Amino acid sequence: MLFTCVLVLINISTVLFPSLFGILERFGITLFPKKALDYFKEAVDSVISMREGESNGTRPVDLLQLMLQAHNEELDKKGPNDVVKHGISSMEFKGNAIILWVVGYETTANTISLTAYNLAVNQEAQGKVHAEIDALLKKREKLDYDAVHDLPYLDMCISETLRMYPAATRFDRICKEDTEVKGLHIPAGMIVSVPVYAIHHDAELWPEPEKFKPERFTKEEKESRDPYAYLPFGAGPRICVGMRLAQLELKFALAKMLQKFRFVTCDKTVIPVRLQNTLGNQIEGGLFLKVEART
Ligand code: HEM
Repeated sequence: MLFTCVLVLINISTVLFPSLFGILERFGITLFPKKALDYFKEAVDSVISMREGESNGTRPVDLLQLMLQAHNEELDKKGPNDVVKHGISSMEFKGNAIILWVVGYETTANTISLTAYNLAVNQEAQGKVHAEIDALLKKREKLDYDAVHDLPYLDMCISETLRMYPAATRFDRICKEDTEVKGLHIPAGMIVSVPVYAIHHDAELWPEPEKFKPERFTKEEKESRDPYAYLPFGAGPRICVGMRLAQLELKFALAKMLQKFRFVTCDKTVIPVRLQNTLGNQIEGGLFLKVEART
């Protein structure tokens, strides 16, 4: 109990005073469970050793490979006053590999599950997606990269799911200089938290916010809304770098499944679905649905 209180205090303190991060790091204290961090570190190290064992011609050209190519060993030995202008250190590319894995995997996987849930509970909407996929497959032979961009109703269902269950319920910014916003003074250095979940469930912006209504995302509806009313991927220069990849993965995975199957609820489906009290879209107790083959 005491340990938990200390952790909570450390956590709050680092939000209020971000520079504490560096001090804690020097004492070997981390805010993330050590066991989980060690697991990710080991996994990334073993993929890197596998890559290093492969000959140049067989190495895939992916993000990890690009980061490995940008590795500059001089940076690993650099002292605080040395200036090294090019490349990234091994700490930087390993850290980035872990971050991309952590933020890119569960966000997308949970959004796929939650869209399937919304479609199972809203069979009319699922019928429209099925009709859209069937019509597309009459025009094109298969659901390839170009084809999935031609599924506007599925896209609307995914957007509505990300409104109801954003994968990041909040994101922060640090105010760089004293600012005035609608009469509110924000001093330089203050952390400003953007409450995405609350904005997405504000009944003034989104009437009947708890209802799944993909029609909120028609072209006309989108154009008539304040762009900051919908922030599933954040906004501005630090908007999610994986947004396009995530949107493609979401559409591909769902279109491929919906081409052959129908999602339906079963005895174990909890309606309404409950999210864990975290910053993400983790589902309390898991999500259970039945899958029926389409005839
Ligand atoms: C449904 C899927 C996803 C959602 C909803 C999501 C959402 C977000 C949000 C809200 C942010 C904060 C943006 C801001 O502060 O303005 C963010 C940042 C980020 N996301 Fe995603 N994300 C998803 C998938 C991915 C994927 C697939 C990757 C990479 C493979 C990724 C990589 C990142 C990174 C690296 C950042 C930090 C960007 C920065 O600070 O410059 N995300 N994401």
